[in-house]
Amino acid sequence: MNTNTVWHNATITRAHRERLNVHRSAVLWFTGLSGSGKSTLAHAVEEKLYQLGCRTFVLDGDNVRQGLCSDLGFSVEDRSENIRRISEAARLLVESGVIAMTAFISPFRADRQKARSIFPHGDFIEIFCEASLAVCEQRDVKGLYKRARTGEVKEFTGISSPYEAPATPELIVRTGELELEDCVAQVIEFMERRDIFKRKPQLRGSASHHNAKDLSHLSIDVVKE
Ligand SMILES: Nc1ncnc2c1ncn2[C@@H]1O[C@H](COP(=O)(O)OS(=O)(=O)O)[C@@H](OP(=O)(O)O)[C@H]1O
Ligand SMILES: Nc1ncnc2c1ncn2[C@@H]1O[C@H](COP(=O)(O)OP(=O)(O)O)[C@@H](O)[C@H]1O
Repeated sequence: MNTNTVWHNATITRAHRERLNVHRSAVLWFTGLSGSGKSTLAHAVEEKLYQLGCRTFVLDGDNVRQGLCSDLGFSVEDRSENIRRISEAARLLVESGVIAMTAFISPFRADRQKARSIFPHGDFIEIFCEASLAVCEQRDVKGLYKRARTGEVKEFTGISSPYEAPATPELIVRTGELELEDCVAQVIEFMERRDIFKRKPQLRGSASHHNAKDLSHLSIDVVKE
């Protein structure tokens, strides 16, 4: 731990950046088993938020483990450190005025609680992607469950390493049963209720016919105060 440092207070703060944006910043912390739909949902929510004129960034498990956390494995200690680093990265994003989304299994309650504790009250929104082990294993998006069952992949969440479901998350999304678009709507609705959007941005053009993969035609009128 470095004790010979002094915190520098910036003149431009999160509040300034939030005023410039049309929304508050916060972190949407998606948690759930491998294959439960964290990445799919986070990116789909991001597309929707982009259409609404929000500034966003998704920190995704596999990507972060190829860079920031490439030295970490899947022991209890390494997962803990993984979540600590990600929560710090998300904190910087939130400070920058962005709506941050994290898509990590984050299997341990204590680690998620620690992550929550570094954010101001109300800014950490824990979203449980609820899908049963049977559904996730049936999906087996990356073929890892099969390899975990044979013992080739060790300490695999849900098979040979525990997943502690959140007791009181801000939101439970039944990603194992519902259609993706219904899950996205649930998250967006929750954010609106939490006043993360202070007003509805006005969209020019035919947003209702918007193709989620081609965002180039969207023109956004942002009404600033
Ligand atoms: N042993 C073991 N257990 C769980 N997951 C494993 C393991 N080995 C590799 N993978 C792949 O790594 C992804 C999970 O990484 P995370 O950083 O989200 O895990 S954790 O939060 O630190 O527990 C996870 O991605 P997702 O399927 O997107 O969750 C897997 O693809
Ligand atoms: N409601 C839903 N929400 C998210 N993903 C879903 C949903 N319904 C089906 N899926 C599918 O489940 C899989 C989830 O994979 P992924 O997003 O990689 O999960 P995770 O990031 O939790 O490992 C994808 O193939 C996705 O298309």
